[in-house]
Amino acid sequence: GPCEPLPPALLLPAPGALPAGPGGAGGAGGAGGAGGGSRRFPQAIIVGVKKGGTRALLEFLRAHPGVRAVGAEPHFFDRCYEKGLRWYRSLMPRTLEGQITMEKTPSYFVTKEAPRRIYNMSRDTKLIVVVRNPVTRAISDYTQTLSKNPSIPSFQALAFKNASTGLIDTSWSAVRIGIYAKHLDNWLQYFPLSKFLFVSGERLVSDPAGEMGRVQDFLGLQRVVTDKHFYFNETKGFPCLKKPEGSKPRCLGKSKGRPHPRIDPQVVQRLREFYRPFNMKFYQMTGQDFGWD
Ligand SMILES: Nc1ncnc2c1ncn2[C@@H]1O[C@H](COP(=O)(O)OS(=O)(=O)O)[C@@H](OP(=O)(O)O)[C@H]1O
Repeated sequence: GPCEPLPPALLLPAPGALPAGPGGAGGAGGAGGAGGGSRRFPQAIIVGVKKGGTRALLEFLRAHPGVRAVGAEPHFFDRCYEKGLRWYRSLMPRTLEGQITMEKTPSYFVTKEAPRRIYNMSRDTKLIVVVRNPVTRAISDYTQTLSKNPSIPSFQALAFKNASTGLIDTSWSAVRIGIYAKHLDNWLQYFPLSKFLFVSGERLVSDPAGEMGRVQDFLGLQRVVTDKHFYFNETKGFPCLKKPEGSKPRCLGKSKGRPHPRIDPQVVQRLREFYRPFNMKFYQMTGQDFGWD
């Protein structure tokens, strides 16, 4: 379940001072255990966005020997913050000197307290945001909800506050999450733009090696994950990782790349218009044109 208690071994007195003050790298967790290395706070976090392609990015990064990542989403900076930083660190895999610790929790991007909390852990944290056309993202988000509960209202019933005037319901999370400029504003109260990398969710599909090149550069990693690591799986309709000699290649699971229901083109058009000014603002803020309009 969420926010599991610490395993008994980690409830023993802390081995190092904790947490480090602003800017601190954080103490190395525990003496070396089996397998060596120590548990450290992540130096880089994939903070968003939900349905952007965050799982694909993390799995692609895990193909890099310089990266160790938590498999599950820790949800520390939104849901489990009361557990404390020691709990958070205990979730991290052990790393050797020079390796990067990472996690991904897409809801951080829309959590008001997350920037301050991450800043308090370390102001040097690198922040990665995978962004995707907010209209497609909203439909993807809705598709996920629908897959868990087939009796929910239609997409358009949820998207509009008033269908005849075309007034969009911005309190619906599937809509709200896509107002990237607004959420980014909140992060920029704590972190400068230089701490961010914005990954195009679209290019992560159409050119995974190219986008991974940018990500590795940002993380100060050698460009180890290249086009040789990917192949396009026609059945899946997505790029997948080739596996080392002999073992099977790895595509993401069935919950990634779900077919989307057909949405009335007029509804899609209205949503596109709704997002346009926010997208323009986001392009301006990031200095990147994601080509959604
Ligand atoms: N290589 C590869 N394989 C499969 N899927 C891929 C890949 N790259 C990006 N995507 C897109 O990732 C979308 C899911 O995004 P997330 O992993 O961020 O979703 S989640 O927020 O963690 O639930 C998922 O959205 P849907 O297509 O709507 O299911 C995919 O479009």
